[in-house]
Amino acid sequence: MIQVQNLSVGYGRRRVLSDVSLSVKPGRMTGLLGPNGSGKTTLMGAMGGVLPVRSGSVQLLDEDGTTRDFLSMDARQRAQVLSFIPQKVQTSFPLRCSTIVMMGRYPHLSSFANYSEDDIIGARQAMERAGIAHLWDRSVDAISGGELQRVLFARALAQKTNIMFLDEPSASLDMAGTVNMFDMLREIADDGGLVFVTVHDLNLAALYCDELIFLKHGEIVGNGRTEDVFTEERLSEIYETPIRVQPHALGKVPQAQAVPRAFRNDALFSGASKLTKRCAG
Ligand SMILES: Nc1ncnc2c1ncn2[C@@H]1O[C@H](COP(=O)(O)OP(=O)(O)OP(=O)(O)O)[C@@H](O)[C@H]1O
Repeated sequence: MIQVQNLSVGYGRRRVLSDVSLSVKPGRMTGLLGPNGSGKTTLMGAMGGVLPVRSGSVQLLDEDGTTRDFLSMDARQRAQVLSFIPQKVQTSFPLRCSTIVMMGRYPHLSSFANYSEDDIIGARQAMERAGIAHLWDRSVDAISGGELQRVLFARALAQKTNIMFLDEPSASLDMAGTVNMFDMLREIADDGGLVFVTVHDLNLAALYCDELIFLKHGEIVGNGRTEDVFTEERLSEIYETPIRVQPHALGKVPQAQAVPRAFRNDALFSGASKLTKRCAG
């Protein structure tokens, strides 16, 4: 389990997160949601050790009861337990896609060792699982945005860690690509892995995530099991727009629907709670 306590993070003089505390558990898929600029990328980056924190702690509680300070681990140690798919990547060299995926094996190599046959096989399998085996020799600066997201996902799969952080991993994926990726993430969580993912698509989050954490203005405004926190009232308040919630056609999973202005009845609607009553009625 990862436990975050009183985390404060900012950029320059600007504080973005103040005293944020939360825990993310193994065997679960946890979604991090919230409006644009609410601090999701900042929180995930700070928890993943790629952004400096001002105060607070991020601890890794192992099953055997040992506690490790996540933030004081060096990058290599951290990469042995955590794979991180960032929202943005900068590639200054035209590396081959397979080279990027092989980087996932790097934290597991002993000093001065080269990649083994098993590492190469692992990278090939990861690219196959991510549906990009055909990109093995392609240069990373000559692929599409969605293909790049799959390459980064394959790198995370090749890394074979029990913890995965993903920041908007499906932003450039088509529907089939999104479902494939989230099905795989679900399997990883069902096998005991810890999956922590930021996502703007509320319905995707509700379909796949066991737990949801909502951020707004750098504070947690919702945290709990999906069925408990994914309500019309809460979503409408967080996003400051009326949102209806109904079960998915395939089952009981809640799904959100935006309400365009043309469909709002001003006489009846003047806030989230009235919308909720009207929807219920
Ligand atoms: N490098 C930076 N320097 C200064 N301010 C930043 C920087 N990166 C982000 N911010 C600010 O920090 C706040 C939180 O940004 P963050 O990217 O964490 O939000 P987010 O919830 O991930 O947003 P989005 O949903 O739009 O991706 C925003 O107000 C943003 O403008």
